[in-house]
Amino acid sequence: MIAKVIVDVAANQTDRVFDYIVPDEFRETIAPGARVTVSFGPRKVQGFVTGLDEQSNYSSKKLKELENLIDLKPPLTKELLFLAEWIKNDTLSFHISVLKSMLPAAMRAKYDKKLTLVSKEMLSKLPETIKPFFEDGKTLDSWEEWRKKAAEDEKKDMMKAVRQELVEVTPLVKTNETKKKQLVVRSALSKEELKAVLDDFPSKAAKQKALLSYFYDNVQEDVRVVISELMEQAGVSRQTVQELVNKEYLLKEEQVVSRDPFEGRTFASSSPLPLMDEQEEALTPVIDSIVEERHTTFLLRGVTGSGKTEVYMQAIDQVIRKGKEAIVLVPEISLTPQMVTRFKERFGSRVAVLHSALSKGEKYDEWLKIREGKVDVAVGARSAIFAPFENLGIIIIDEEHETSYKQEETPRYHARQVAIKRGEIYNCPVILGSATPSLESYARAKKGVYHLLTMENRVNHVQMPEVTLVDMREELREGNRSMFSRELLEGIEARFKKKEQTVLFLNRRGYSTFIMCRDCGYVAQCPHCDISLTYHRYNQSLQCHYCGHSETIPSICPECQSDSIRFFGTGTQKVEEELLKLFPDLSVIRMDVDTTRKKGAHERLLKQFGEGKADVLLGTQMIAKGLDFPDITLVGVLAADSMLHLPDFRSAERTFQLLTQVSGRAGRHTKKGEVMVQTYTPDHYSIIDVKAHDYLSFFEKEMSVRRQGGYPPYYFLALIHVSDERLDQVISVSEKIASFLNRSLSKQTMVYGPVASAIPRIKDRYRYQCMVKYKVEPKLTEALQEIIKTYQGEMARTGLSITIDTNPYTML
Ligand SMILES: Nc1ncnc2c1ncn2[C@@H]1O[C@H](COP(=O)(O)OP(=O)(O)OP(=O)(O)O)[C@@H](O)[C@H]1O
Ligand SMILES: [Zn+2]
Ligand SMILES: [Zn+2]
Repeated sequence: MIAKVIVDVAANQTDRVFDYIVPDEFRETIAPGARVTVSFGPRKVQGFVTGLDEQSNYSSKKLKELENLIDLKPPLTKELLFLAEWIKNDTLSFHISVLKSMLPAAMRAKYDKKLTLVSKEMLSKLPETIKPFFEDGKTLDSWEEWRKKAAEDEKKDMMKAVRQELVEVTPLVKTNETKKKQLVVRSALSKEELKAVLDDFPSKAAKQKALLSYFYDNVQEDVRVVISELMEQAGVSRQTVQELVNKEYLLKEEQVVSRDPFEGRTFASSSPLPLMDEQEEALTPVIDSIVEERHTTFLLRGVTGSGKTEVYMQAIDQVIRKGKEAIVLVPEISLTPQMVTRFKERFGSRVAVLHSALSKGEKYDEWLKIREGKVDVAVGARSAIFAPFENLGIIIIDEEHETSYKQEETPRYHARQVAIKRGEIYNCPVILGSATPSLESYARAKKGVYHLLTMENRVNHVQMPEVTLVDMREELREGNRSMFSRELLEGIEARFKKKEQTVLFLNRRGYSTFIMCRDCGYVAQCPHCDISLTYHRYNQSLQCHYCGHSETIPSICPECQSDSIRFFGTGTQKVEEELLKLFPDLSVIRMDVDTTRKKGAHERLLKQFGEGKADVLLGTQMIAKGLDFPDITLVGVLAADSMLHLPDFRSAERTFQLLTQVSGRAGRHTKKGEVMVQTYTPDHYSIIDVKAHDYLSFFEKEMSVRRQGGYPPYYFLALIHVSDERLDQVISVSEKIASFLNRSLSKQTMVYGPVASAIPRIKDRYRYQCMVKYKVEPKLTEALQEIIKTYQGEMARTGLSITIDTNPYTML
């Protein structure tokens, strides 16, 4: 029997299957999708079995046996193997990188090394420092473990010995530790015995006595208590606990911790709500496609608060009743406890949650529940699209416009594309939901490629909040130099008096990347591209990220001659300070990367705000979505334009989407909501249309901008990044690539660049890029593969790196 194996060596030459003989031992258990260890050249590496065959095309003399079978039950299903191949081709990735990205990180190979002396005779040649490790035929079984404890000179000498070939290195595949353990104690005595002991316990050992009586009063027989919790509750030290363990009154044990973060929490069960008419109309065609087992991609555009989640849940209900499974993708940032709880309340324990706040082990545990068929619903961020279900009945992508669904490292897949592929494979529907669909998706829905579903009204006809645009140039003219307009301050004060709540949103993205005049709102633009110029700190210039145009930074505004032209920037901390200066009694909860770093902090802060413990919630992107609290009646956006001037053709779209999301937090229940958007460009269509809650108007205008500029969805893009420590090399390679593409691709296809990337140097590596813009380009894949082939040798030998993104979302 022959196993076809994709080995874990990410290089062009190895990006194909290799044949290995399956030893008799594994014949019964080996299956496609399982991981194996094989020897590959001089090394031992991991690999994935993608197929089995009776014979090989190679002579069996040359074939090696595979070393070990890691998985007795393959973690990857047949369907995922098929999907991996599709993604590999679609994104021009190495097969192995796709396969690895489908598994939870805990299962990804970690390599360790074993060190052995080449021969006994070499011992005398070793430096004294490392001799002891190899005496009497000893070996170093884990290089990684050893390194942690070794002294610097020992490490140095070891490396020297390796280089001198006195010591031989064998790579090892390290099995991952996935079980977390904690220490617990239980009473060794029955209650009666305990009582007896307590009665004549020496009173000078007061702490031990206190701990024993705590046990007597609070802990039932045979109940185990986590030591750290016990210390806190009984108010004793670890030493006291240990003393009782030593006296054998308490027994100490190790216990495996179950990592389900919601374990032990009970969820009130919720039942399906009677639907609003629009919800009903949206759900019906979805149910039809579930019942008829037909793949359709639905685009559900529903305004904020229209009850999209309820529609998702009722569709999932139907899927479960058919004995099938569901995947729900939500952006990492809105994977809040509020969101998860809604699903847990509806579907109980049959929900697995995959998100990045979990430890590797916790993620693995959740993944395993899916693989073992213990759950029907997987809720998670991008990578949950690979949930190893085998009978999928629906895939839902909430907030489908979010760019976090695109992975920005290899394999550069977009979860939306993968979802649709899986939907095709399983003949099941895919729902893309959003209040502000991506331009690409809405254009497809209009063309009939996706089935469009629309919900224009909020549940129970709650009104959309009233949006006011505040012109900050006007404020400045009237002498207000602070970051708050007078209107916004009045708004906050009024809410404070009425005991209602305010959300203040500060967009951190895009700060300091562009130059703006504080007097007239002028932003430096490229004369050729209608895109703001990017501030390049290293040489104090303004550059166009698309065509390479460059100019010096103006010291006075070319529009109004004011000298208030500068980079734009401020932080949440500064806002908080300013706010408290104005309203010392105001209580503010600040949510940003600094205040939410600790595990659980995000949840705790939101909970406090939800319980009305603060007047103002101040934050960045992370408060833009998912909040559903009844007392929020004012949403203030401090600087709506900050993202508008990013060097990215999607910046208007992102601005509109973000402002709409933030606005959607106001007045979702009975109290009426108001939104104040502070802006320096109140007449930009992306801001005007937020005021009017008019997605369709925005869509039309943005489409015509894209048509004129030749951007998606009218054109496809491919981005080629070249980087190296040697600038001349980067320039010469990227020029060769550009001219090669110009020669190989059809006349209608445009090749831009090379230009320096917006961040032209990262970690001492220079970065250049070329962009391909095309409508139909049958030769593209071949040409891009040719580029990789041409440079693979150089990339392996030198620090040159070339990455290709066939569907770029970040232009930096
Ligand atoms: N049919 C219904 N009857 C009563 N209440 C409903 C119904 N559907 C949804 N709701 C409630 O309306 C509120 C808003 O719904 P939901 O959060 O699902 O909206 P959404 O469209 O997902 O909003 P957003 O895009 O802003 O997140 C929730 O509190 C939800 O429980
Ligand atoms: Zn100006
Ligand atoms: Zn330009």
